[in-house]
Amino acid sequence: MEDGKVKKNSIGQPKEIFASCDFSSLGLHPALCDQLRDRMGYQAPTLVQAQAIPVILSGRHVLVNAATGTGKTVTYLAPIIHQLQKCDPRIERSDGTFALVLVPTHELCMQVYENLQKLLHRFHWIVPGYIMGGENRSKEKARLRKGISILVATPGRLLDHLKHTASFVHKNLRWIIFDEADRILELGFGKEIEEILDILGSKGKDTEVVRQNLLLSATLNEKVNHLANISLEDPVMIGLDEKKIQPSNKQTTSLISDAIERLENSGKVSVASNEEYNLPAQLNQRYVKVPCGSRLVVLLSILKNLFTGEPSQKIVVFFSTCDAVDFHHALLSQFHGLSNSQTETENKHLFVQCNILRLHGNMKHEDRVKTFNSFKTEKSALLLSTDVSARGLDFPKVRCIIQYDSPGEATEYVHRVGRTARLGEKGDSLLFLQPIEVDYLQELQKHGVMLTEYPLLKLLDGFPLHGLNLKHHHHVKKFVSVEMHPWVVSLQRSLESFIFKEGKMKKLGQNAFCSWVRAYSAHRGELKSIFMVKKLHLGHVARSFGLKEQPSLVGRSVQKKHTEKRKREEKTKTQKRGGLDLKKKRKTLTDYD
Ligand SMILES: Nc1ncnc2c1ncn2[C@@H]1O[C@H](COP(=O)(O)OP(=O)(O)OP(=O)(O)O)[C@@H](O)[C@H]1O
Repeated sequence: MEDGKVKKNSIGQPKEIFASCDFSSLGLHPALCDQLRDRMGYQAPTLVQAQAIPVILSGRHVLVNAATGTGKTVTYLAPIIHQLQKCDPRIERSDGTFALVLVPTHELCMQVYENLQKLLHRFHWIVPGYIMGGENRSKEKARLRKGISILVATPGRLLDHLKHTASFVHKNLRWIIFDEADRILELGFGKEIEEILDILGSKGKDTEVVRQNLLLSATLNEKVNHLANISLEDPVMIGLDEKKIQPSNKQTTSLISDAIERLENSGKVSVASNEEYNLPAQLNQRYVKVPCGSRLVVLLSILKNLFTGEPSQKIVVFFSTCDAVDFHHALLSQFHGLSNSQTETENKHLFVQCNILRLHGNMKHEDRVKTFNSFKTEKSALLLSTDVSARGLDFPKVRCIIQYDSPGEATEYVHRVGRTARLGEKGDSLLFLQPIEVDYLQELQKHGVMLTEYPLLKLLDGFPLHGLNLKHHHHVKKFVSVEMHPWVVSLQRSLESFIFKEGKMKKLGQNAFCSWVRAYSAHRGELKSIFMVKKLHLGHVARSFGLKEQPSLVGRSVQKKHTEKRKREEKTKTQKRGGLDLKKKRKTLTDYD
C-alpha cells in the first residue's frame, strides 16, 4: 500500500483505498496487468476494483456503488478487455461492437475513451471508439462501418446511429455499461435509454449472445433503481452496505426498491433521501455564510486569497446556470481591482491572477473539448462550470471545489465535491449559503455530510485597508457584519462601477441575474422550503451580479427586450421560434447535452 493513501472514516478509523493484492490475483491477463502497472502507474487495485473485477469476470450483472474517485472506470474496462483479448480466433473489426459504455456527457465520453486507449495499448486488435452529440455524424458513421469493438457513447447520438446507421454491427454485443447511471436519467435520457434497450434487448435474455450489464454510480436514488430493474438480471451488488440495503428474500434487483419502500412506508416524502453517502474521508468540507448582496465580493475575495496563498493550483467553482458562468468568466477575465486603491502595478494585474476557464452545455462542442483538455493538463487554473463538470470527470490535482450556487439535491453536492480529494489525495470544498439557506446543512446531515464554518470575517480582515476611502469607517476593526465590512463595501463599489461602465458586462450580469432567479425557483420538492424565492431580496440578488439597478428595473428592461423580440417574431410570422427560445431557456437551467 502506498503512503498517504490510507484515509480515515468519519469516526477516525483508517479506511483503506487500495487492496493488499495485485491485479494479477484478480484473474486479469498478465499483459493487461503489466499495462496497468507500467503504462498507467497503478501499483495495486483499489478496494472497489479488487471487489468488483472478479465478479465482473464471472459474467454476473453487477451494480457498483462506490465513492467518487475510487477507480470505477478501470473496474469495468479491465474485465471487458480481459475477456475480449482471450477470444480465439481473435475478434475483428468486422465483428462490430462487443461492449457499449453509456455516459451522460461529452467530457465523460472522451475521458473513458482516453482510458480505453491506454488500456488497449497491447491489444491493438481490440478497437476503441466513441460517438457523441456535437461530433460529425458522417465521420462517426464511417468509423462504425469499419467496426468499433468497445464503443463509448452518449445516449442521444447512440440512438441516432442505432436507427440510421445500417452498417453499425451490434449483433455480438456482450456488455452494456451505464456509467454515472443516475445522471444519464436526470438529464432526461430515460426515453432514449428505454428505446436503446428495446433495440438491443434489455437484459440480453432474447439475444443470441449472452449479455452482461453493469451499472455504476457513486450515489443511488430511485432513478438508478428503475434503471437497475429494467437492465440488470439478478445482479451482484457491490459497495451497498447494510445501512443502505437490508437482506431480502426477493430478487436482488428489487433491493433498492425495498430500501425505498421502507422509506416510503415510514412516511418520508423523498425516496431514498436518508441514504448516507460515501464521501472521501480526507475531504475538508466547509460552508461560508454570506448575505446575498455580498456574495460576489466574497467569492472574488476568497479566490484572490486562495491564488495569492498558492499561485499554482486548480480550483473549480460551480454555478447554477450557463449565464452565470459566462458572466463570472467575463468579469474575472477583465476586472482589475479596487478603483480607488489601484497603484500603477496593481492596475496591470487582474484582481484574481490565474488562468480562467469556463465549461457549460451551451458552449460550442469544440470549445468544450478545448476547455476540458486544458483544465486536465494545466497545473494551475480556475474552472467556472455548471453541473456539466460535476459527474465522473477526473481532472488531476484539483485542490478545491467551491459551490457558489447551491447544488440542490444532496447527490449533486456529493458529485461536485467528488472532483477533488480523489484516490486518497487531499481536497477542500466550500459551499456558499445565504443566512436564509442554512437549513440546507441539515439536509446534508441527513446523508451523513457534515460541514464546518469558514472564518469569513477573519479572511476579510486580512485584506489591506490602506487606500480605501474610509471616511465613514473610523473603527474598522469593530465591524462585525460582512455587508458593512469596509473591504466588502469598497470592492462592491468598484465592481458596480466597473460593470456599469462596461455595456457588455452589464448585459451579461442582467442575463445572469434573470436565469439565476429562474434556477433558484426551480429547486425541487422539500428543498423549496429552504430555497424560497419569495424570501430573496431581489435588490441584493442584483448586487450579487454587480448591478446597481433595482431588480424591477433589471427585470423590466429584460422583459421589455423579450416583448420587443416577440413582437418582431410575430411580425415575421415565425411563431415556432418562440417555442425554440423557451426550449433554449430551459436548457440554460438544466444544462444537458
Ligand atoms: N488502481 C489504481 N491505482 C492508482 N490510480 C488509479 C487506480 N485506479 C484508478 N486510478 C486513478 O484514479 C482516478 C479516479 O478514477 P475514476 O475516474 O475511474 O474514478 P471514479 O470512481 O469513476 O470517480 P467518479 O465517481 O467521480 O466518476 C483516475 O485518475 C484513475 O486513473
